[in-house]
Amino acid sequence: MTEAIKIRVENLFFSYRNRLILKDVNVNFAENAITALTGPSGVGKSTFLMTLNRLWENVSDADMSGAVEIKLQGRFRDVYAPAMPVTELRKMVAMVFQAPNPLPMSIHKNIAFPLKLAGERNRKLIEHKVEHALRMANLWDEVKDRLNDDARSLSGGQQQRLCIARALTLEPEVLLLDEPTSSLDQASMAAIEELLVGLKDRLTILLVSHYLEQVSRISDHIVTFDDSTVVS
Ligand SMILES: Nc1ncnc2c1ncn2[C@@H]1O[C@H](COP(=O)(O)OP(=O)(O)OP(=O)(O)O)[C@@H](O)[C@H]1O
Repeated sequence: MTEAIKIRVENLFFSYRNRLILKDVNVNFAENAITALTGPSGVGKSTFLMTLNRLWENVSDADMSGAVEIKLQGRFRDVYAPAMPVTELRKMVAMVFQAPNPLPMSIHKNIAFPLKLAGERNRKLIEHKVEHALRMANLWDEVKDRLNDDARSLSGGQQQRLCIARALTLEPEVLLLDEPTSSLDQASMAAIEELLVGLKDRLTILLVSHYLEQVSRISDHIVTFDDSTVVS
C-alpha cells in the first residue's frame, strides 16, 4: 500500500462465549480512502468494525486479543491503551449502523446531541456545527426549514443521512459504516454513496457492504473476510 496508513491491525483474535469469530487478522487501512469490507454472512465483519471503536466491550462474554492502532491527531495511538478513554476514542472513530436510528427528538436536537453530551454549551457554536454537519451529509437543503420537526418524520434515506450527520458532528477522523444502505431504496442508496465519496477527503471510511455493485462503485480498496480472517 503506497498511501498513508490510518489503521493498523495485528494478530487480532476475537471470540463470543469462547467461540472463535476472528482468527489472526492482520490488515492495514489507507487514510482518506473508502475501504469496503466484504465476505459471506456471519464471517465477522460487523464484529471486526466493533473492535476498532471498542463497541464490543458492551457485549457480555466477548473476548479480544491483538493490537489495533489508529493514527489520531497525527500519531498512531493504541486504541486499547489505558491512556485512551473510550469516550474520546468514539469521538474520533464514529459509527453508523444498518438501520437508521434517529433519537426520538427533533432534527436539530439529534445533531446537537453529541455536542451537548460532550459538554458544549455555546449556542452559536452549536448552531454552526449543526448546520455544518447537515451540509456535510448533503441534508441541509432538505431540512433547513423544518429543523424542529421530529427526526422520525423524515424518509428512511433522510434518516440515515441524519445519522451520518450526527456521526460527523464531532468531526471524527474515521467513519465506520455497517451496511448503511441495506434498508434503503436505490435513490437513497445513491445519495449516501455520493455523500461518502465526497467525505473521504476529510475522513477515512470503512464500509461493510454486501452489494458488490456498490463496492465497485465507491470503494478504493476491498478487504475480504472468510474463514474467520482476512483473505485478501
Ligand atoms: N452478541 C453476540 N453474541 C454471540 N454471538 C454473536 C454476537 N454477535 C454476533 N455473534 C456471532 O458472531 C458471528 C459473526 O457475526 P458478525 O455479525 O460479526 O458477522 P458479519 O460478517 O458481519 O455478518 P453479516 O454480514 O450477516 O452481518 C456470527 O456467527 C454471529 O452469530
